[in-house]
Amino acid sequence: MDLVTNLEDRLLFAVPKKGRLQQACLELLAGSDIKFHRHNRLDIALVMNLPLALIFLPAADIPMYVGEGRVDLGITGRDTCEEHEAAEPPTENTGVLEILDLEFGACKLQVQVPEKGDIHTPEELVGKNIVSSFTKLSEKYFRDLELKASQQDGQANGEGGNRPLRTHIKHAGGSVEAACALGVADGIVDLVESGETMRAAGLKAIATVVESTAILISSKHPSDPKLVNIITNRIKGVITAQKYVLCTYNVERKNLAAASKITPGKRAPTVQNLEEEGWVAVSVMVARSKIAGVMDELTEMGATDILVTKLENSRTT
Ligand SMILES: Nc1ncnc2c1ncn2[C@@H]1O[C@H](COP(=O)(O)OP(=O)(O)OP(=O)(O)O)[C@@H](O)[C@H]1O
Ligand SMILES: O=P(O)(O)OC[C@H]1O[C@H](OP(=O)(O)OP(=O)(O)O)[C@H](O)[C@@H]1O
Repeated sequence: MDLVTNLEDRLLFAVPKKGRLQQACLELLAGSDIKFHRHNRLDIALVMNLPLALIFLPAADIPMYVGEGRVDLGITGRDTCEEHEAAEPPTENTGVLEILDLEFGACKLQVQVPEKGDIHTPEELVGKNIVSSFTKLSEKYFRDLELKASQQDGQANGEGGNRPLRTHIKHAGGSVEAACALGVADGIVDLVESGETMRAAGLKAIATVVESTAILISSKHPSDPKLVNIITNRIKGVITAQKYVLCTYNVERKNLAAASKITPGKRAPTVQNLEEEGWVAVSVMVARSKIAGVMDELTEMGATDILVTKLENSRTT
């Protein structure tokens, strides 16, 4: 089958081909009923039930393809989009649009220095050596600091400003945390999630350049905006379903107002009369992260038969 010819008339959707974002992406696609079969070693998969093709690409390259309008939709980290934008400033027709925060893959791009060293602020790194995989964002970050430093020097000397000191930004493709110990860098700009890698390397964070999560992005002029909308709504539905559970319980009608305070729902609880006089059944969405406390409170105020059900999918406002 000639896959490339088959891409015509299909919306192209880039997803990470490996790495930390991939599994959650595949789960989102499955939850959104986007059905595909990926042939071994092939980075293109035709979707069987929608005019859509998935393109599996490195997360860091996705903003480039989407930004240039070669691919219509993509999932990647906000960090990679900002790095791309720092390299290729968006124009009227190029650059990516963030359409949805997917609420996974949270991490921070941080300036880090040796914990036991004598540098404590990012300003002290101006003019020194920095290593990062995010060279464009690092350059932008330090150019701003250089400018501020030169203006302050100028003011102190009663002049218009000195020529800024240049911070040297060098690229490393991985294991960036090794750069200080190996004497290549005075500081690094690297991703921090749990902080374990940073601490193990004897480093500490002194500033945050970007806060990142996985995002759904689109090009400025996608080939099928209606389908972009359908996919966005499906993905939104899956995210909401992951965040909420459905809680049902029975409660005496006289306690309904108190129960509704504990479980107000997204809009309002659904209340139905029970066959037993004076009792009602309530069903309501509750944030998954709060459900244990909510069940404790409901039990305490006399609610019975409290059941919690996982949501498969949702469409809510
Ligand atoms: N602890 C983390 N370290 C790196 N990236 C993370 C982390 N947590 C979340 N991410 C997100 O995952 C994205 C992809 O990173 P990941 O390292 O998995 O990609 P990759 O394609 O395997 O790249 P590489 O081959 O350079 O490691 C990052 O850009 C970032 O948005
Ligand atoms: O805060 P943590 O939870 O420890 O995660 C952060 C680390 O993970 C990433 O590296 P990765 O494992 O992708 O390997 P790499 O150094 O080869 O990029 C990142 O570059 C940090 O080194």
